[in-house]
Amino acid sequence: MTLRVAIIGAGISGLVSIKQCLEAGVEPVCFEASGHFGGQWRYTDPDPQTGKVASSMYRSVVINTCRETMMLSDFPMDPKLYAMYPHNSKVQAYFESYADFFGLRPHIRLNHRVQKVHPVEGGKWTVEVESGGQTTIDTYDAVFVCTGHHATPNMPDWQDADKFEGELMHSHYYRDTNKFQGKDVAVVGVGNSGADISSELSTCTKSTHLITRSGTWVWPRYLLGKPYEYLGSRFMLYMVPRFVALASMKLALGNALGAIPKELKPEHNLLAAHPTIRTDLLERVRTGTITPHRASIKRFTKKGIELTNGEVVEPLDTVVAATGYSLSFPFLPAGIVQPDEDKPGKENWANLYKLIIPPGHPGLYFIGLCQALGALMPVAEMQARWATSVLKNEIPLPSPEKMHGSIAAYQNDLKKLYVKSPRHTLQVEFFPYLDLLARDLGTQVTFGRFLSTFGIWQGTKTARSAYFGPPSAVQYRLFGEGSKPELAKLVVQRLAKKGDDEMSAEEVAEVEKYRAGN
Ligand SMILES: NC(=O)C1=CN([C@@H]2O[C@H](COP(=O)(O)OP(=O)(O)OC[C@H]3O[C@@H](n4cnc5c(N)ncnc54)[C@H](OP(=O)(O)O)[C@@H]3O)[C@@H](O)[C@H]2O)C=CC1
Repeated sequence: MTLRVAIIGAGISGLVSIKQCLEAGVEPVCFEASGHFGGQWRYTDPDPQTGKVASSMYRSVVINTCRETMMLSDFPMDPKLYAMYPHNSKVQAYFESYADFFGLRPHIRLNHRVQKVHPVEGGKWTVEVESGGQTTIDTYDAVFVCTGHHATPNMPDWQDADKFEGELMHSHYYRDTNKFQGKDVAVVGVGNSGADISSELSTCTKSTHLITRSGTWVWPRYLLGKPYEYLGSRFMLYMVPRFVALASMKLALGNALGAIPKELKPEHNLLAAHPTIRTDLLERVRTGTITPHRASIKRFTKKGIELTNGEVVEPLDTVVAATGYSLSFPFLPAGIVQPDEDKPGKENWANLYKLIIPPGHPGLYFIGLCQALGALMPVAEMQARWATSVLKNEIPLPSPEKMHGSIAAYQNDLKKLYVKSPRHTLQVEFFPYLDLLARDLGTQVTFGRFLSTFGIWQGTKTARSAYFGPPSAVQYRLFGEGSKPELAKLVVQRLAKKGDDEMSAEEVAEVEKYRAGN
């Protein structure tokens, strides 16, 4: 009997899950609460009545992971259609063409909100769904949770916030600069939201203040003439000692951007915190259009804020809390993802084996619940490949005890590698994490496989491209289960050549070969 999977959410994690289910001969039913697919990447204006917004996307967002790193493994982004760092509307356009190419739309039920998910006997799950005022309940062999972790704003409980006469808003609700022209604004937090929003506001406000308690390393999108991701090649990662790689990156950053202003200068090492990518942030500070402050908010005043370093920032019309997001799975029984969710400081830890499976709850999978150094899309795609293989018993799982051990080891590593913060509880590095899953799937990259698959000349050429070229998920279509070796070889070689070459006619023909059903 065909296995049936309920997929919750039709963002990119949901889309890749539908595709993987179809390829694995599993029947997917994808529920999407909003009237559109694309998840966070689909820009929406606020609801005129409620002011609610479906995604955190502001109008100007340009993705901060390059085309080569964000594209899915068997659907190359054509440089003729997509800039190296595409605008959010183009990212959404890519998702739509992916959905059309692989025939995913018929499997998505829009305006269907999952209310409850419950385990039942035999390892199955019931899913209660509301749509148009009607509630239906159905049973599935498995559930893929694809709702991500950037939907529930983390709004700190600041002292005297209620006394502030201006507006306090979370970056989740920020759309564009319109209502901020000529105003005095403070942005709190210097993650990618804070960096983007403060930089663009500073072009039109009377004053823009940027408040940060930890500072940050700032990356430009291009470094040494190439997208910064090229520094994350297999060669740099696996063949250059980490301290040498970090020192060269710092040197390259220093040469490109100069010294970081003292208010933003972090105490942590490069890559010990999620990177902030914004080419003009430091320039906005150096030209005086952003005033940085190294402090936390002590309390709000009627007219502004008092900081922990004694500064008082007044007057302010608006404070934008670009303070990130919290995990939330209101449709799941408590304790599945976060057994210690009531304990302070445990908020964002997810007890998931390989960041996918909650031990002791067979049939439940989380796709895209991670924070990738690199792009999330291919990571979610690999998780979906791995999860469907587990579902079909092609990958054996360890006992729940062993899974708990593996989760503890991963979380201990995170504590050693990253600054202790709710921001760094789901962190993965692109190649190491994808290689981990690829080893289970049998799709890992090894030098011997290049030679045995493509022969000495093409094998060596492709291996060189894979090791020195940009990080790209297309490498996981070179060998093993689900491989598309001719397509993958052409793409890997093209990306390593220049990065902005057009797709060759051969490449286009190879893609067409894989159109769903052909
Ligand atoms: N162009 C793009 O592609 C964009 C991508 N994104 C992505 O979206 C995700 C979310 O990013 P973002 O919204 O920036 O959230 P992040 O969690 O990455 O950053 C939150 C920031 O808020 C600070 N902060 C949190 N709590 C407090 C507090 N109580 N007081 C003061 N400061 C606080 C953090 O500081 P500290 O470090 O000290 O904890 C940090 O600087 C990330 O994956 C990001 O990469 C976001 C925007 C644009």
